[in-house]
Amino acid sequence: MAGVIKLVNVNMSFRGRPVLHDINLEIAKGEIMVIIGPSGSGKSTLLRLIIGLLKPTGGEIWVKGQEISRAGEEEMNKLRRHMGMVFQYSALFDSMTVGENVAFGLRQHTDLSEEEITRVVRRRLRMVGLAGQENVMPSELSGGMKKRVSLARAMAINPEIVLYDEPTAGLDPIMSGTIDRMITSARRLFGVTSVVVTHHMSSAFNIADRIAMIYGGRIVEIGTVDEIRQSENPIVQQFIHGYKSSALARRRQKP
Ligand SMILES: Nc1ncnc2c1ncn2[C@@H]1O[C@H](COP(=O)(O)OP(=O)(O)OP(=O)(O)O)[C@@H](O)[C@H]1O
Repeated sequence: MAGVIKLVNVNMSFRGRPVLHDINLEIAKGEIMVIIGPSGSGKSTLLRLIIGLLKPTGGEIWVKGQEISRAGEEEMNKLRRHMGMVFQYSALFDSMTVGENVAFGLRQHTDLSEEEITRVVRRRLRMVGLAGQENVMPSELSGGMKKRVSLARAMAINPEIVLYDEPTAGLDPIMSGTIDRMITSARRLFGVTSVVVTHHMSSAFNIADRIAMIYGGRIVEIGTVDEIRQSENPIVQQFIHGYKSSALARRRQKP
């Protein structure tokens, strides 16, 4: 089956400064695609392009069979009914309670009754370990708790596609494990397609079907967990181990 998300020769520049170059990427329905790469390599930009918050300077972006790089707001809003995004810095509405934040997409995109909304919100908050926190304001929460509210909000509309920008950053290992399991169970139970940007290699290896590494705005490697682990690309090895292994250094010294 054709990919539910497909990027064809995508380029992105900000004020003439190129950030992404010739990105070609196809993500199948139900796939968990993890994006890794150093800070500033263009990972968040890629997610923002897929959800249509940014328009590419070149190329095509297909989501659920629709080319979105030239789509209008109305078409994008229809598509976003099927997409959730967990932003890097949570991006909660500070003037709304936790419950109102989680209910936001349901009020915008569905005609559920208030009673049903209350039920979904309660269930989603329980899922992220924040049962009963409906009436708390975001300013009263820690960074990790805000992240979990953001996750509950993204999941509330039962999206077909969820984009996660560093969902486990700032969380303790137990909560990180919970989030990882939520991502995999959303796929197992509902066939959700996920694109996950992460700096946590253990999390990437746990959840990914495939991993794409972005470096300097290009995809320098893409493959299954095993393929990435065994990649001979020194940039990949250096990144996943966090240091230049002496073996690679020796190999490079050979004539
Ligand atoms: N709206 C914008 N306007 C101008 N430059 C931007 C904008 N958004 C991102 N950039 C630049 O694009 C580059 C890539 O940024 P991006 O946030 O995509 O990287 P990243 O890989 O997600 O980094 P990190 O891991 O630190 O979150 C950076 O140099 C950044 O300064």
